[in-house]
Amino acid sequence: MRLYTEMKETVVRRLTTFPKVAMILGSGLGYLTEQFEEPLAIDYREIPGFPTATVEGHSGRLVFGTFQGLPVVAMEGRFHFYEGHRIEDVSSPIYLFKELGVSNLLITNASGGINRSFSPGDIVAVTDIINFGFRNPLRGENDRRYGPRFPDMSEIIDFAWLKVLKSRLEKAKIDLKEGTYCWTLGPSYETPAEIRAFEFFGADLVGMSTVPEVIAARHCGIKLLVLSCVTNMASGILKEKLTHADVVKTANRIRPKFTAVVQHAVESIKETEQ
Ligand SMILES: O=P(O)(O)O[C@@H]1C[C@H](O)[C@@H](CO)O1
Ligand SMILES: Nc1nc2[nH]cnc2c(=O)[nH]1
Repeated sequence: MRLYTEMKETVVRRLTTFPKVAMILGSGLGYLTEQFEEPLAIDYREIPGFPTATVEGHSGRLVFGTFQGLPVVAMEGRFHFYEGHRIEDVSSPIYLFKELGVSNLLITNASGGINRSFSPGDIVAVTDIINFGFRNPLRGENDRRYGPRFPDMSEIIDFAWLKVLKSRLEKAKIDLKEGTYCWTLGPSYETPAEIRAFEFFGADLVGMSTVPEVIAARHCGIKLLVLSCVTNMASGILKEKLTHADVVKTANRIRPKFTAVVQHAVESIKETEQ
């Protein structure tokens, strides 16, 4: 995968410290990088072979810095299959992170709540996924330097990391729910009949991202945590129509809570290593 080493070389020329933790910031959640100390932003367009972000609420920069005392990198804006990217491009940032020596990846997203005990504004730790996009970023020749041809998917996240996070959040009295995230291709939102079908199949959340990134992270062995912000109830559950503007608005509304949860998630990494 010459492409990833080329990407790495371009990025590394600008870095003084290599990141340990990577974050992918979902729709409307890019504000988190404001918390980084000594930030250094690299536009996606400067990185050879890196796709460009086209969605509102995804600004298209890699931001390096220090967060909670750890060297980090965040994607302000991710790549979705519905934007027209190839499926292997959607997951390419994960392999760049691997090349940079990242050990822990925190994926975030905005999603529609299917589980009726969820409400808009809730934060949910994703503990399993359903690939209803029916695309796999590992299709094609396997590069064994990154991982096996047939990666195990029986535990998608690092449950030890989640355990520490849950105990910290319990002490801080911050609510964290858990659930299964179902990927649809988008960009149209779902019909009520589709949501009823996904509910039947065990989905708690629905969204248009994350699953290709999770598969790539499992493939190359990066420790993973996935946090979803429920920005709306999924189609048909409430009477309201769904708009991306409302998705971004809800993501913004929970800024303080979301920031606190991510702070605790990064702090938790230190504890899992003790
Ligand atoms: O990138 P994420 O998954 O956070 O964004 C969600 C899915 C679509 O891109 C968009 C729809 O409103 O929000
Ligand atoms: N597919 C999908 N993605 C979302 N992202 C935020 N809300 C939703 C939703 O209801 N459906």
